Amino acid sequence: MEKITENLLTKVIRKRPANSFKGTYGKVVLIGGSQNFGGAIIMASLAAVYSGAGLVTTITNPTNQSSLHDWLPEAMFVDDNQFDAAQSIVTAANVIVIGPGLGTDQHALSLLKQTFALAKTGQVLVIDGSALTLIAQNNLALPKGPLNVLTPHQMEWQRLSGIKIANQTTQKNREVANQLGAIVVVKSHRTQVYVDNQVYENPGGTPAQATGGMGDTLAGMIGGFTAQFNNKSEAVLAAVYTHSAIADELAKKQYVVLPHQISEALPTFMLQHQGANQAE
Ligand SMILES: NC(=O)C1=CN([C@@H]2O[C@H](COP(=O)(O)OP(=O)(O)OC[C@H]3O[C@@H](n4cnc5c(N)ncnc54)[C@H](O)[C@@H]3O)[C@@H](O)[C@H]2O)[C@@H](O)CC1
Ligand SMILES: Nc1ncnc2c1ncn2[C@@H]1O[C@H](COP(=O)(O)OP(=O)(O)O)[C@@H](O)[C@H]1O
Ligand SMILES: [Mg+2]
Repeated sequence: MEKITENLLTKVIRKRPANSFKGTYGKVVLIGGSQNFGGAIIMASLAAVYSGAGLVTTITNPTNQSSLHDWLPEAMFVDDNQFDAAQSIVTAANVIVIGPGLGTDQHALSLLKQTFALAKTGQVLVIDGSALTLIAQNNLALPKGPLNVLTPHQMEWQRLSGIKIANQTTQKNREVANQLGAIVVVKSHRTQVYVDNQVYENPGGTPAQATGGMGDTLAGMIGGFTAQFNNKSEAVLAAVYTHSAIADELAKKQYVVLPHQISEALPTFMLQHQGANQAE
């Protein structure tokens, strides 16, 4: 098993070319946030915008609209009861993130099924939180077209893979990840990423991160990174590394690190770790 190293960051995070605009940096659509879990999709959206996605649209329960815009005026909003009208936005996205705070009721299941039906080749589909639980509960197949990136914590991975947490060995996890044909980020205090038949361990992370919303933030960051950077596997690995590297830095001075603080630290961290523009 290889470790993700800091060297990867300058390879993935590139200096922005002068001749660019928001369209250069990708469109991300995030779907989630029921009436009770609005914070989850707000945190994910914050992470997508702060990691540099060009255009971000959040499809969520309408009760979350004003909080979303208080936190993040950069995000566009779509009422998740009007999903039909938003189909063209989902189809035009480079990356779709579904699941943070989505919940597991019938409406959530319907949003997930509709998203799976729309997701297509060329898109990245990041599947997190409640969406993973819904897939397990309803035995849903992953869509065939997009690059699927699953971000389960150990219990979500147990539900999805059938492998009990105590038995989640590298070998067993890899077998299921291969069967699913997806990139799988199995989150724990030492997160592992299953990608291209390889397993990478994230060297960082701190118990200061053990607070609700930390995974929602990672899902949004993976959305932002895969929207901007060409090599999608490396973009996922770099997002995982960056998430905990920022937390480790903040934890030197804080007992607990809040998810939104990771997002707020992203622009500075990414500038410090950017590599040269490919053309330079
Ligand atoms: N502010 C918000 O709106 C928040 C909403 N959230 C959303 O709430 C929904 C349910 O997600 P939850 O994860 O809370 O609930 P789940 O029921 O999916 O998972 C929590 C259960 O998994 C167990 N578990 C075992 N190993 C674990 C590990 N390594 N990491 C985490 N849990 C582990 C826990 O003990 C617990 O029993 C998701 O959609 C999530 O996005 C959460 O992110 C919390 C914050
Ligand atoms: N003790 C810990 N050490 C390192 N990382 C941790 C620790 N506890 C939690 N994390 C990280 O925090 C995130 C938690 O994700 P998740 O459980 O999905 O949170 P939520 O759904 O509440 O947003 C993961 O990225 C996990 O690796
Ligand atoms: Mg989660």
